Amino acid sequence: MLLTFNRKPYFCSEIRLEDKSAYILEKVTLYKNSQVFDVKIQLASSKSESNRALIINALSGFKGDLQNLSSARDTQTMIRLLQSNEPIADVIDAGTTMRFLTAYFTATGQSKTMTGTARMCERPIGILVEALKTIGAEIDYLQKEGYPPLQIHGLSEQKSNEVTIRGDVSSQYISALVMIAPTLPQGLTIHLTGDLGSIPYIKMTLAQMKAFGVEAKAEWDKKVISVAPQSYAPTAYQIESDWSGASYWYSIVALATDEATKVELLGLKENSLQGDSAIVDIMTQLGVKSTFTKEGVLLTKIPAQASLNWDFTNCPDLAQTVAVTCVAKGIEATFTGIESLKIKETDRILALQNELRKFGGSLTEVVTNTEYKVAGSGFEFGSAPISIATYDDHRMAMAFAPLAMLTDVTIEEPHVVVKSYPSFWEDLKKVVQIEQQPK
Ligand SMILES: O=C(O)C1=C[C@@H](OP(=O)(O)O)[C@@H](O)[C@H](O)C1
Ligand SMILES: C=C(OP(=O)(O)O)C(=O)O
Repeated sequence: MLLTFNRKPYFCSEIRLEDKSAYILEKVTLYKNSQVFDVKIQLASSKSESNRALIINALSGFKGDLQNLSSARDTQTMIRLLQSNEPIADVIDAGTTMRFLTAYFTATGQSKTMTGTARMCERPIGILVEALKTIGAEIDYLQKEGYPPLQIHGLSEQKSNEVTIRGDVSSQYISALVMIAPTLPQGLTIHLTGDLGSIPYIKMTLAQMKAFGVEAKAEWDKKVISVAPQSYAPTAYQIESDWSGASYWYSIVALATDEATKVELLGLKENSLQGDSAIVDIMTQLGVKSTFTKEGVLLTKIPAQASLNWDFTNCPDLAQTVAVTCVAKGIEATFTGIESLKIKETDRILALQNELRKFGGSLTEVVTNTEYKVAGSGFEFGSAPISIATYDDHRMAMAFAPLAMLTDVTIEEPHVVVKSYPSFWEDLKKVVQIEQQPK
């Protein structure tokens, strides 16, 4: 079977350009596989590492050599917009692309209109914009205060070398600022306030800056990051495979019914810059053993624990995978640190609540904005395929696909995976029979 894609125009804010890279694939049905399998998957490359490497390389004069860049739409959009002389930069639905480019265009003195999908225009950016204005940027909100679309007029003169910024909404604002910091005439000291979320993503940014010859001083106890004026040195940089994408394969192994199931994920490292490598520890509790090999990591089955307690503050993108795995295995779980899920590609908490319910699961807020209980009976999967809605969110599609280890499952709007893992369905065909259907 060949999966084919048709072009789909997006309809969003008036100043969006037509999206030429989005496609329709109405729905796919995945047929239950309870057979044993032993496969190797060449995992997609990390869009987070790719998007940082692209910004840093641009700030070093586009002279580095970036290897294994992601084919994710978020990264392809970053490449397109860094090369474009057009006055409108349409990021589609890519959060890092929106936040990193807002800082980059400001620091490099470019006049740009920043826009994206209707959902992107609901994702807050005011915290970053206000910090950039403190430094001396001129940026206007074109529709709603604090949200895209934005008009960037650039930075004529640096007015301050210190900013204070909240660390509890999105780490992407901090990564965006810290990457432009060495290029500012006076450098920059960033004071972080509130609880800090997604810290591994900031550490990833600092590590990639270091690879391009820039030193930043991070004092985590004082919540201060300082960067002196410095030049990025062009370098050869190899991007690792994507640990967030790996999580779906961990879930597949956790849910596989044959104990001899094996999956080797190629291109992953034990000492990763990616915080989502926490999936190794989480899945040890949910029934998957990780053995690092020369080429990546080998996943095999082990007994699972009866319950799980996990704080997702540092790895929010894993929450959907883990919720589905727990419900399908009948493992009771307590989740904390998932508040930021409400402002991602969709309100992921609401989306999870709606879709988990379809197979007897629940995600219940037990302490307001703090603690959630995940429960499910392990589900007696019936004969009719369950149909999962995906809410324009790649992670909804990929997190529910592993249910095919237990039942037939239909995933609606499966093209959403192009955001981070375009070859997901092709890769999945190695372990599951997939049928493409019109709506
Ligand atoms: O910097 C990055 O590459 C990312 C940071 C995280 O966002 P938040 O910092 O908003 O949690 C994560 O959810 C996103 O997928 C990628
Ligand atoms: C939240 C995500 O991405 P972004 O914020 O970059 O759109 C994601 O990939 O899960």
